[in-house]
Amino acid sequence: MSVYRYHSLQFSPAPEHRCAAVLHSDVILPETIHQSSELGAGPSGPRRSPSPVHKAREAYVINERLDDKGMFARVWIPQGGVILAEHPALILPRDVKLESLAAGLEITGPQHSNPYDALFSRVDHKEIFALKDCLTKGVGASKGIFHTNALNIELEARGRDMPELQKYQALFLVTSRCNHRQLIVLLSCGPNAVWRFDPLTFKLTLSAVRRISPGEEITISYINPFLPRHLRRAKLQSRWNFVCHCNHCDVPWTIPGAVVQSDKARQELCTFFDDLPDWAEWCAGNDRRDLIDIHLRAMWARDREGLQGFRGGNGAARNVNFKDLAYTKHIDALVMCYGALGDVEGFRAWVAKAREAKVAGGPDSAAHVKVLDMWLREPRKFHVWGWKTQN
Ligand SMILES: C[S@@+](CC[C@H](N)C(=O)[O-])C[C@H]1O[C@@H](n2cnc3c(N)ncnc32)[C@H](O)[C@@H]1O
Repeated sequence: MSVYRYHSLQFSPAPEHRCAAVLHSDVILPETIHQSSELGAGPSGPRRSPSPVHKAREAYVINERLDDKGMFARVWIPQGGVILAEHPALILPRDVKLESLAAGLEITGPQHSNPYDALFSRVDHKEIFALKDCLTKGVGASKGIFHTNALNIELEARGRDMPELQKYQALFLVTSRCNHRQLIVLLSCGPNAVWRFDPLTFKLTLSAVRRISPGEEITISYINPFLPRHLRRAKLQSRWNFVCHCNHCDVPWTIPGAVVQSDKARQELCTFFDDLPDWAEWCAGNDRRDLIDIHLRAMWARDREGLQGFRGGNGAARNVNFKDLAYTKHIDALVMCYGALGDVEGFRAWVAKAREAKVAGGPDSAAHVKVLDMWLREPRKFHVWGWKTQN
């Protein structure tokens, strides 16, 4: 177990963004993780141009929800809009008991009877001890807090030929306040937000997968939402101690077959992008399935199941390193299809939707938006314009 070591990451320039981590020795870490403008040092920090996370800082508020805390929207958040971006406060290897590593950890400073306390004490965030602990049904015990709130992430490690991914769990102080289900509208095994972690910037981004209205609770899925209902419920109950009563789980028994139908739809969506007809084959006329109809049906199914954010396939629920949300993949595919058909009206309609999604995603997409604007003005400049009609 000596391969594990204690790592303290010092974020720059804001020292309050410290992160304690127990990492495999081959994990590739940036020496210093610079604050991006989105996570800047606040009002006294360097002047920045407005960023989506400036808006996002006002986009949510953490409020009590009965005796639980939850994250609520303060403003309209567009589909694809960034709600927040944050660095982790604590990272531990997944599937390994921290207690069994304690002897190998080089933890300096005051001694603690359990390694979770030792790591928590290095984080320097008061908020960490105020997080929910569902193991002891309260607040304050470090192991329970980690168990309740940690999210699964992957970090790159040096492999023989190329970087491999190592599995970790990470604690994020703000995103931890997201519940699995809204109190009033009862949506959640179809959540309205999805998070992704980028190991290169060491940053989690929380984005809206549907338009979120002011006052609406912002929810994320705690489990793989493609699982059938009985497994989703069992996992939520065993790890987080609650029974999910969301509208996708509490389907009235008066609707025969509804659960079977929902489970089947989720299973199909999970493998959707793996089983898709090849676009070039479709263009060449070798695959006669209607690619446009296939995407439209999947989008309807996603809306029905509330799975607009999850791509499925390898890494189904994690969305860990996926840059695009599922619904934007469909939109991009429909742009390609209508462009290949040389259908000006259909093409412009889907390019406009793609543009909306990119704009909502923030200024990183500025170059992409420029290209989309050009296609809106001059569809024939699309690189594969009319390809299908030539076959
Ligand atoms: C990551 S925390 C979420 C924030 C938490 N409500 C708080 O006060 O900090 C996870 C805990 O929130 C509660 N929770 C989240 N979603 C829930 C739901 N759909 N039904 C009941 N409890 C839920 C459970 O106690 C769960 O263990």
